[in-house]
Amino acid sequence: MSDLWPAPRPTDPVDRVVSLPGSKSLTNRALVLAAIADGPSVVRRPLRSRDTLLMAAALTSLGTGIDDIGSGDWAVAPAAWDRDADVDCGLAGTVMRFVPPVVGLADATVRFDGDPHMRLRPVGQMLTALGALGVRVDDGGRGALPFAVRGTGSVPGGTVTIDASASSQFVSALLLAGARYDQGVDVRHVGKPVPSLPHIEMTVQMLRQHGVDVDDGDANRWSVAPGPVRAVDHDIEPDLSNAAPFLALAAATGGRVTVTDWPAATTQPGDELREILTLMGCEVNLVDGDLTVTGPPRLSGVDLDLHDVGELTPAVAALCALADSPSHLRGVAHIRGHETDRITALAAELGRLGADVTEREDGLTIRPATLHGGTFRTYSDHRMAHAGVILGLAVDDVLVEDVATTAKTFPDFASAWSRAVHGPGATS
Ligand SMILES: O=C(O)C1=C[C@@H](OP(=O)(O)O)[C@@H](O)[C@H](O)C1
Ligand SMILES: C=C(OP(=O)(O)O)C(=O)O
Repeated sequence: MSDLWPAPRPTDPVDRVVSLPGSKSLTNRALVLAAIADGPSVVRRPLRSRDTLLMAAALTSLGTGIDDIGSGDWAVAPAAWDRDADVDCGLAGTVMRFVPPVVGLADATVRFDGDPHMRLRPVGQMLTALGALGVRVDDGGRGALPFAVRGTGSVPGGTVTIDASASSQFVSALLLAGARYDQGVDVRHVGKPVPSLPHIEMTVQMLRQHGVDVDDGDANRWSVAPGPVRAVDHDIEPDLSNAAPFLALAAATGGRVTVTDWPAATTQPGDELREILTLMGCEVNLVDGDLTVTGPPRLSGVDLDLHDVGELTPAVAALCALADSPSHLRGVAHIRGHETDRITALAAELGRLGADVTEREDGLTIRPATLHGGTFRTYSDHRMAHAGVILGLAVDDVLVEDVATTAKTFPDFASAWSRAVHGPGATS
């Protein structure tokens, strides 16, 4: 496949049913919790993509057993962690942030590094907090990759204050490991508001499923009592953030797309797509686990604070560029620290195809304009690729750079996308 992928453009409004791979966020939490649990367990229908395979590799390099048991499920067997290891974080925030706190429980030195851009993604505040909880971290004073965690087999834990305004994953990471620390953890956030709060709720909910006592009754404070993490099997929901381009296919073409197995209740931020697409003029119906979106003749622009659901910004911004009234996307300064600086990247790439975009510190203003074909750069960011293919639905000759970068959270996305756009017989 060429590095520049011609984005498929439908000739007629589509009518499709799509089944999506599992959630990255749920899979990587399930793996970490299974690895520190008090017995073996099964992760059913896990996502198998770059981010989750990196997580599985990190945990197995420590000594955890993770085995295929047919139908794509993983059996996870916790084991004593007593060997030194090297962990490749790739570009996975969940690996760089969730693994160091559990390595404090290992009797081993574990070195972490990742893709070149990963060295620029924020982690320093979390490493400092880990140090305050009694975990030795050597980062050469950089507050970034590469760093080493020197585990001693146990962690004192206790109360810690952290500025988690750069990433909710700092809090999730400390909570996931916290029950296994001698005093548990009491995490207090100070600073600008923590983004992506649904992802912290996801962490708290999963900890409770594992029998862990979590107090999240006060704003900006999460307290995890010390105790065992019970072994629990997990059924992984489909990745609702990765539903964004497929639902956008209906929205942008005036067609209809049904995503199967949509959970009735979920902590995944992608569930917010139902509200966002309704505001843009789509008809949205959730019936018996099937979410059906029907696109309008013309999309409306939206004024949205995406602070809680920042990972949806690239797909939403692409749809806004196809709308016939202005949009304001706000509250997402933190996505400058994602796989790329997504605000600058979206302004540059939507603009390159003719969109009228103003970049602001915490978001984008997008006004109606006539778009044209060209190269859409993706900066190794799976969700930038999603934005590119969405534009390609409505604009001739859009070439998406490195569509394979979608493998971070979606195996073989290009094939799935071609089938969704052109029908089951299509090839990428
Ligand atoms: O905990 C998680 O699984 C995630 C939390 C969010 O991170 P930020 O809080 O850094 O935005 C989200 O954007 C990311 O895709 C996944
Ligand atoms: C921000 C994201 O990923 P990560 O888990 O690497 O932070 C994302 O998937 O949009």
